[in-house]
Amino acid sequence: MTTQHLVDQIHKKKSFLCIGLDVDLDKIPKHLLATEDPIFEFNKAIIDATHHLAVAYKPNTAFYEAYGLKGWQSLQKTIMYLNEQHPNIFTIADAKRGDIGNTSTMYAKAFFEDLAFDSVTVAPYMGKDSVEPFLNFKDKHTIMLALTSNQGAFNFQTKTVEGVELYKKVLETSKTWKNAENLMYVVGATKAEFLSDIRKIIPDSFLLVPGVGAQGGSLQEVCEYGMNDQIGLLINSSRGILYASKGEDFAEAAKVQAELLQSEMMSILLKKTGA
Ligand SMILES: O=c1ccn([C@@H]2O[C@H](COP(=O)(O)O)[C@@H](O)[C@H]2O)c(=O)[nH]1
Repeated sequence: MTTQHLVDQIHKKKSFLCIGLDVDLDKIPKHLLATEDPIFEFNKAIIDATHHLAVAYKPNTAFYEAYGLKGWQSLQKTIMYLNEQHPNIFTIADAKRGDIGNTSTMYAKAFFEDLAFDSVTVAPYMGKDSVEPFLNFKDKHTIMLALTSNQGAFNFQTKTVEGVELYKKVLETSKTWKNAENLMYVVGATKAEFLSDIRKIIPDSFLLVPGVGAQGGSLQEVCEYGMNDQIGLLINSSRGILYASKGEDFAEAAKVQAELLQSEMMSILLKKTGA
């Protein structure tokens, strides 16, 4: 999917909501455990109930890898379902990959060609040659960790290296890489106070922003400091939507939570664009 297509979807749906599909078998309703593929059945019900409210879905691959081959098959069925039923929805494999060049090329093929995701998250720690193989894929997006939502972000990302905070160096340097127009960045909602500085370095890039809901980040603050002319934000919520109810009404309860976020987004968009 092109960036323009994503922007068009945001305006059409009046939403920049990304729903995280982090399926934990200990948290899903018990009646689903009797089905052939509980993870897929859960995802399908969530997608069916919320697809009109979201522009993106983000399965975190850890939640599938943890269940071995069966989990990977559930991931494959989920992405196929999204691509076939909802081709206008942006898909993110939250896999946080990155390795030496030839290995990164294989990761990129796995997520962009075999699974046909629109984007994948990568870690910047191994540098340019570990990220560029992902950037070679046309109309695919590489979402690089910049300033993460967790407390550990302060261990390295905000430390000063050669006079600049490391996360700023990551942003500045990555802008010079080949096909850098295919880059997006992860910035945690819990780090909203850093967004003005981040926007000075990457005014036009899309940001994937996890950390609202369960981690306590504020949607209003993220929008105030992080929104650009193209909106430029995908706000993720996973647990806050998926596990709103543990009962048979889980999909309806997820829809209610997604509606709350989408209606807040709609008012923010209305204020910004007047449309
Ligand atoms: O900085 C980061 C990067 C990734 N994540 C991931 O996003 C979701 C957040 O889930 P919630 O349940 O809404 O807290 C999850 O998959 C994380 O691994 C992040 O939280 N922060």
